[in-house]
Amino acid sequence: MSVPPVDRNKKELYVAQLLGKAMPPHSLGVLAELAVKLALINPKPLRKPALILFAGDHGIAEEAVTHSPQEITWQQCVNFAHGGGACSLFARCNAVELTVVDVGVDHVFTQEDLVLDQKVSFGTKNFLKEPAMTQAQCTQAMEKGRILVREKRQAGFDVIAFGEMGVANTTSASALASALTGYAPFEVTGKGSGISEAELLHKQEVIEKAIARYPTDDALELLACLGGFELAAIAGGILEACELGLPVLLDGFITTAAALVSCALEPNCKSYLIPCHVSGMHGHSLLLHYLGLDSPILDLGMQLGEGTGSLVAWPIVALASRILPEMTSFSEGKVTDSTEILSRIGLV
Ligand SMILES: O=C(O)c1ccc[n+]([C@@H]2O[C@H](COP(=O)([O-])O)[C@@H](O)[C@H]2O)c1
Ligand SMILES: Cc1cc2nc[nH]c2cc1C
Repeated sequence: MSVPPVDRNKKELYVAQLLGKAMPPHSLGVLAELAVKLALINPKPLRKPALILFAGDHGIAEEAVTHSPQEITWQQCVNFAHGGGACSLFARCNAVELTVVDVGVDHVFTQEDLVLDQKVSFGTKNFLKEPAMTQAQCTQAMEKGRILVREKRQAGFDVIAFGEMGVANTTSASALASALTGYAPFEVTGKGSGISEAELLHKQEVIEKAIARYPTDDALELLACLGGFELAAIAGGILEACELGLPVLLDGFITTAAALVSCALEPNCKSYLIPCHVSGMHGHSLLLHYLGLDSPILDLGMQLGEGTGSLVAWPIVALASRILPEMTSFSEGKVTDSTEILSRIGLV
């Protein structure tokens, strides 16, 4: 299957419908753009969001690119699944279903941990020395993402958000993003969960050296060589969601790096991606721009990942999806159509 293009011919119709609503023209700003984008994907109001949070560990952590001890990955998975994380709180507050999924964590979870077992391996290899995953493992992780999205769709979810948890995954995401886009490592590498300026230079050097090991522009190869299991699962999940015609709530830096892979394979994915926020992580706005997603909904300086940017933006997305189907027009509301007056004086 491939990702169907949205029907661009309908755009004019939706813009006209918006102008006909009982309000001054262009008075909803980015919300109006969002309403039209969502209607092109699905003209019905969005009602049932699912957040799938994929977790994995990263061999590149041994190159001193992060201060976070690796065990935080599994510990946070358990915390999230038990309702204790920012993602858990925001999901609960905004009535979003949260599923925490192990695709590549270096830990054996128990049933009581409430983490869904979709493990492909116990973490990636150090990609400075060897490819992070085999191509077969990468395909398997992508398939795990696809299957979960299919299940959510069958359960009636009509919008999908992806979250991630993985110590050192900002190094993988930056390496992947740099290799896929051609942006230099320093342009798309930030401090992640916290390192000094000197350590950032070291992180950028590690990424530069690693990228040079894998001279290919094949997106799947780059994902296997530089990515992570959670990145691969998200890339696969995005492809599946778009193939099924579901809008995707795009979160921060790491999920956007995964989306670069999906969009390289299927450029039509871009029409289904809703850029929920611009992360405080250096380089995120550049990646959004590369994908043509220049109007992220929120800019709150958040850089947590976990899908938290999507969770905060969801109520706004839900609202936007209801404007076209539910607001009355001037005539339905028996309100004098001011656009006619404004168009006479050339203001519309
Ligand atoms: O999504 C983002 O924009 C984002 C930016 C910086 C850090 N993170 C989170 O930080 C973790 C990785 O940080 P690090 O420094 O260990 O690479 C990982 O679990 C991500 O969810 C996420
Ligand atoms: C504590 C902690 C929480 C996180 N949530 C997402 N990434 C994270 C990284 C760390 C280190």
